[in-house]
Amino acid sequence: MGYALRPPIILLKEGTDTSQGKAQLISNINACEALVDTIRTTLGPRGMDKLIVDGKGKVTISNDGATIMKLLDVVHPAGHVLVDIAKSQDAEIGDGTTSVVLLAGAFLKECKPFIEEAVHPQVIVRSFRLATQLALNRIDEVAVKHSFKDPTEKRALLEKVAFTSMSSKLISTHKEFFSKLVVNAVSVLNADLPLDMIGIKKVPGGSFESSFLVRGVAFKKAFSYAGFEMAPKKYDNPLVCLLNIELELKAERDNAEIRVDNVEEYQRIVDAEWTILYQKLQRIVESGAKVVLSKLPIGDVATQFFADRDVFCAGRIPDDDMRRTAKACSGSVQTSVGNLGPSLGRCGLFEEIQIGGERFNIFSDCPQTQTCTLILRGGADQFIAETERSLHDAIMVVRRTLKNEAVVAGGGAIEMELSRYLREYSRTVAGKSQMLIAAYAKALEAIPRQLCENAGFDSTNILNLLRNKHHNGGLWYGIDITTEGIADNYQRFVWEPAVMKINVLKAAAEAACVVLTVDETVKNPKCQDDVSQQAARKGRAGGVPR
Ligand SMILES: Nc1ncnc2c1ncn2[C@@H]1O[C@H](COP(=O)(O)OP(=O)(O)OP(=O)(O)O)[C@@H](O)[C@H]1O
Repeated sequence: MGYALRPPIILLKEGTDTSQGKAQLISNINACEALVDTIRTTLGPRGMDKLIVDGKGKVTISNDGATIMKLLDVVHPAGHVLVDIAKSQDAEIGDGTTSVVLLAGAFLKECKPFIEEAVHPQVIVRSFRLATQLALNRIDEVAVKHSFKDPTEKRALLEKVAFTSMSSKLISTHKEFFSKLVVNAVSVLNADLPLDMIGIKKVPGGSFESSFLVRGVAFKKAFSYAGFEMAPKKYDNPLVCLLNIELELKAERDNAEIRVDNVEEYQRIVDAEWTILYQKLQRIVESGAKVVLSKLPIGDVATQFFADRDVFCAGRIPDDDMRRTAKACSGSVQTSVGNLGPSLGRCGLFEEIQIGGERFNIFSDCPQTQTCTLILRGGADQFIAETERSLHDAIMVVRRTLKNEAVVAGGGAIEMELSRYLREYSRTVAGKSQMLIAAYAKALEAIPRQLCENAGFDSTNILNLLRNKHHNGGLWYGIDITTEGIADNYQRFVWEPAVMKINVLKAAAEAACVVLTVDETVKNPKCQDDVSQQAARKGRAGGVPR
C-alpha cells in the first residue's frame, strides 16, 4: 500500500509536451524529408522555380535553395537544421544550397530503416562521419588542379564554373553573356576579392543583354536642387571630392541653440551662417575638384554656387556607393574642408547618363580601380531580382575557384564516383558499418537521380549506365542534360569548384548527424505562449513575423 501513497514526481510544468525515443527521431526525419520535398524539384539545369508570396504579398520567384529556404518560414525545430545549412552554404560558398539540403535529406532517408531496426543512432553517426572523411579524401585525390599561370586558361576556367553555376537559373539562356560579365567583374577586384566591391544596380526594362559592367562606380542620380540642371554632366579626368559634410544653410542653425533678443543680432547670425557656408564652398572649388559628392545633403545655395563654377555636385549619396567611389578614384571621404588636396580622387571619365527610366552617375576609366558595378537590365522586377541572386551565386563560385584552383565535374559525376568508391570500400569492412557506409553511398546517388527526374529522364536507366561506367573507370561520367544520356562532364566543361562539393558533403553529413543525435523534444507550453504573444504584439506593431 505504501507506494500508492507516494506523491507523484512533477519535473516539468503541467502541459509540457515531451516526445522522445525512436518515434521522435522518426518524426524529425519525416519533417526533414517533407522540407526536402519542397525544394527537390529546383535542382539542376532543368529544375523548376518556386514562386513564394510573403505575408505582405511580396512575390519572389527563385531557384536558389537558400532564398527559398529562408522564405519558407519553417517552424519545425528539426527542419530548422536544414534551413541553417542552406544559409551557411550560401554565406560560405554561395552556390550548392539546394544540393546540401537534398543530400542531408537523402542521408536521413537512408538512415530511417536502421533507426526502425533499432540500430543505435551513435553507431550510424560514427559510420557516416567515417564515410564523409573517406569521400573528402577521394575528392582531394581526383580533383583536377589548374595552375593559373596562363591568363587565357585561367579566364576559360573561371567562365566555365560561372557557366555551370548559372545553367540551372532563370538566366540560363543568357549564361554565356553573363558568365563573361561575372568573370570581368571579379577580375577587377584586388587579391582579397572583397564581395562588397562589386555593386549591383537593377534598372527595370530593356533586355538581359543590355546589362553591362562599369569598371568603376555607378549609382542612381541623387536628389538634387534647382541649379543642378545648369551644371555640366560630363568631365574628362576630373578631380573628385568626397565629403561627409552638410552643405546647407539650415545646417548651422539647427546644430546649435542660439538665443537672441533683437533683430540685429539675428541678422548677424544669419550673415555669419552665409559666410561660413560660402567659405566652405569656396575652399572646395579652390581645391580644383570638378565633382563633389557628399553623404549628407547639399542644399540649393551650394548647388547653384557649384553650377556657376562648372562643378558637378550630388548629396545624400548612400554609404556603400561612397565607399566604392573612394576606392575607385583612390580618394578619401573628408569631414572638413581644411586641407582637401591630398584626399581628392581622380577618375578617367565622369558622366551622368540615362539608363532606362533612371539617371545614373558613372565614374569610369579609374586608373587603379578595384571596384566595379553591374548594371542589370531585364523585364519585371522579380526577374531582375532573380538575376541578381543568380549572379551573386556565380560571383561567389568564381571567387571560390580563384582561391582554390581545384575543380571537379558536375552533373552527378563526382557524386557517382564517390558513391562507387564508398560502395567498394564498404565491402572491405565488417559489421554494421558495411551496411551504413553502403547506405551513405546510396544516398549520394540522390543528386544524379534528382537531376534526371527534374529533366524528365528515366533515372533508373541513366543511373545504371552511370554505375557501370564508373565501375569501369569512367571517372567524370555524369548526366548529359542535352541528349538524355551520359557523357564525360569534364570534357563537356560542366565544372564545379571542388571546395563547393567538399562543403556540401561536410555540411549535409553534419546536419544529418545533428538530427540523428536528437532523441527528445521538450516543448514548454509557457514558452510557446510567450512566443505567440510576442508574435501577436509584433503583428499589431506592424512587424513582419519571421
Ligand atoms: N550542364 C549541366 N549538365 C548537367 N548537370 C548540370 C549542368 N549544369 C549544372 N548541373 C548540375 O546541377 C546541379 C546544380 O543545380 P542548382 O544550381 O539548381 O543547385 P545548387 O547549385 O545545389 O543550389 P543553388 O544554385 O540553389 O544554390 C549541380 O549538381 C550541377 O552539377
